[in-house]
Amino acid sequence: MSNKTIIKPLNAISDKGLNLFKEGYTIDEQAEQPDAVILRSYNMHDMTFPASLKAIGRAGAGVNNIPLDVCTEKGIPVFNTPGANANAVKELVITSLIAASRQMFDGVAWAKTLIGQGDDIPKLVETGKKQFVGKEIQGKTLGVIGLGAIGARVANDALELGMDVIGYDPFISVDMAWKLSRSVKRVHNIDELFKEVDYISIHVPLIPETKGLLNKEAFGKMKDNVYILNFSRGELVNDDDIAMALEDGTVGKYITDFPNKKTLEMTNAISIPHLGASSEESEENCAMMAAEELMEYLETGNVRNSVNFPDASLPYQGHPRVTAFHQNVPKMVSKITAEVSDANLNIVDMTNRSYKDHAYTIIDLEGDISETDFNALVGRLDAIEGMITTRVIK
Ligand SMILES: NC(=O)c1ccc[n+]([C@@H]2O[C@H](COP(=O)([O-])OP(=O)(O)OC[C@H]3O[C@@H](n4cnc5c(N)ncnc54)[C@H](O)[C@@H]3O)[C@@H](O)[C@H]2O)c1
Ligand SMILES: O=C(O)[C@H](O)COP(=O)(O)O
Repeated sequence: MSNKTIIKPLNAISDKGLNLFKEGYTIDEQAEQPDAVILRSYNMHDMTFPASLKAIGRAGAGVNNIPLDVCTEKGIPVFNTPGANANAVKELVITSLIAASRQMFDGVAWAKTLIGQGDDIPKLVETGKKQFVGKEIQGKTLGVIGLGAIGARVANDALELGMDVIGYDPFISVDMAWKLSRSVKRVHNIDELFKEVDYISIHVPLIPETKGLLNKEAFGKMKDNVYILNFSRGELVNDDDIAMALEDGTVGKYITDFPNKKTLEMTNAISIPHLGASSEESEENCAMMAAEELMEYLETGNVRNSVNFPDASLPYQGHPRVTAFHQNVPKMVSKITAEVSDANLNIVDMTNRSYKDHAYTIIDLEGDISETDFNALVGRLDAIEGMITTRVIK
């Protein structure tokens, strides 16, 4: 039996990423016991997790398709690829903002209806085009909700196009705050954004706190005929409420990257088939970053860009290594180090990082350690109350 590390893609993943898995790895779409999976929007909520699964790589940003609680309970880190598809999404948001404002989507669809009108088409175009008079975005105000990798780029570029921009993000990272143009007016109350803007673009993750953020109450605070762009997740917008707001003109247009049976039937909704991250460059960037994160974790135990584990790394210098994912409770580190010393092993280096209720410890050990001694150590560590998973890397 081969002892290669098995990577199972759950979606079509760019070869640029898959080709990074070289010696020691097998890519197998049919694998029943993979060591790791790599995916895009595949829904893992209904999936039974194989006992072999050690890590999950999301080649993209949103992780609402992955049951994070289950992964954390099982000690499986979920990696995503922050910023790797942000430019692709930003370009489509800006394109859609202008195209919707200039009534391009409706105009192009109407032009298709002229098929069969032969030589009359040019004349019909000239008489019919008055239905599609749009508005320029220059001088208008855009509200950006969520100033992360995508939102900050949208905000900065909209300024360059001559818009005024109002941004709202109570949890903005220091990194993004540096990247955001100082000309973006930041508000601390979302209602201030609602009442001022002509266009809204939402760029927040779908989590319980943001589900239905744009609803009847929010639409009631906005200017009439506001245009709403949703390239984040369908459930951020209440479908029934926006259908009504589109009917009564509170919302002028709803541009969504997440069509469903309701949005497809809404008047003045423009449904894009989830193309935000679908550029060659973005697919390659995401696949390569996810592959690198997975390989680093599988080969060294180091954690980079996980959404449920703390970032933690020790330079890997070939020492026998043991990693432990455990509850973030007092005395855990002392219990772990006590077990190591009781096993007569010497620590060369170690790190311990925490994230919310959990923590991750990496310990490098001195010398050649026999299989038996390692098994004994792992047995001791697994027996500590609050320990979730341990791994040996050598
Ligand atoms: N359409 C697509 O193909 C596509 C592609 C990439 C990402 N996305 C979606 O876009 C989302 C954002 O992606 P990103 O790369 O910018 O992520 P990000 O993590 O860089 O940014 C998200 C931002 O939202 C902010 N935020 C969180 N809760 C908030 C709240 N209640 N109010 C205001 N701001 C809040 C965070 O502080 C953060 O700055 C993803 O979670 C994903 O769902 C869609
Ligand atoms: O969250 C994301 O990164 C996007 O929604 C992209 O999803 P996709 O990889 O399925 O295109």
